[in-house]
Amino acid sequence: MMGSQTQSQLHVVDFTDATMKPGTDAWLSACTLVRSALEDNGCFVARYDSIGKDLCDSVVSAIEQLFSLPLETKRQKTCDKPFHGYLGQVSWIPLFESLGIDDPLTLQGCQKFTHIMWPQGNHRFCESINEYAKLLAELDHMAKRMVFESYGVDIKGCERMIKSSDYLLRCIKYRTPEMDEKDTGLDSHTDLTIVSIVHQLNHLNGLEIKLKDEEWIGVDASSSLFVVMAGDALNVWSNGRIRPCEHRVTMNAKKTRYSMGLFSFSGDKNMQIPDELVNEQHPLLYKPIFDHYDYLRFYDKEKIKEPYSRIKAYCGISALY
Ligand SMILES: O=C(O)CCC(=O)C(=O)O
Ligand SMILES: [Fe+2]
Repeated sequence: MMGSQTQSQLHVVDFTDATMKPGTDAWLSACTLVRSALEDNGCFVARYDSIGKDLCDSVVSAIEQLFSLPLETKRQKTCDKPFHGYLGQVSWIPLFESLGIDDPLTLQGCQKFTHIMWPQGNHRFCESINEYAKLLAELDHMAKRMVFESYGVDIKGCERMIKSSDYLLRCIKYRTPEMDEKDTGLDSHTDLTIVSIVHQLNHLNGLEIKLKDEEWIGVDASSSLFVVMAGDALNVWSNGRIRPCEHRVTMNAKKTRYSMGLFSFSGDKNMQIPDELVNEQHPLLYKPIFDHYDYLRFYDKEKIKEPYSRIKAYCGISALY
């Protein structure tokens, strides 16, 4: 639970407080907390109860149904973007399997994916996934507003970032390891996203975060706890101030584990580092214009694992001053 050993070192931001609206003291102190959490560890835990248990339960059954489809069905191409499709049957992470739903915030996006998986239709899948993704996106938007506000960056830039973002809902399954298998669900990595929100959907722990002091800690699973993580693109946007969150999954559960990730990418080819984030103490670290899909293709080609080396190799500049 909340105060347990494992999680106590992560910052927890409470979004269940209905009085926490922009401009209030509660909002301002949450902004400060979000900024230090992202600068320290690249993530925070959001307590957020808008999704509710019933919707969670419907999403769990929707996802079980999805993964029980034949492999040839799951492997179909659903989208042209890099890293948006089926991932699984990978020799070094044999427990992991995942499907991405592109544009899940619109009903059309969900319908398109549903139709490819179930040509005969699956209304319940489509509706519950769309509902779930939209609620997750509200958390994504609030978190981004808090980031902009905490740095004093013009909030119009945040509206632009949100409007021009592409969203991907990743549905993830981990089977239990067999006797001779390791418990690695997913190796240590940072996401290539702007922000990723991870939900341990069927209440099974496994997600671990690397803190700034290099210590790994587990995050407790609950229907109302979400991990908001900075991806590589937010590190670039923040001119290096926000750490991209290093995380991994250890499959310690005795049952199949399902998790969901709402990933955001900049659909605008020209994501810019705000002027407010560049000054004498923080000289420009990266080329100021970032093309997110080009970065994904770069990663696909170069496969550089270490996040800072990867970001620097893609868009780093040597000190200008
Ligand atoms: O399953 C999880 O808890 C995390 C998944 C993850 O890190 C990813 O898909 O990038
Ligand atoms: Fe990840």
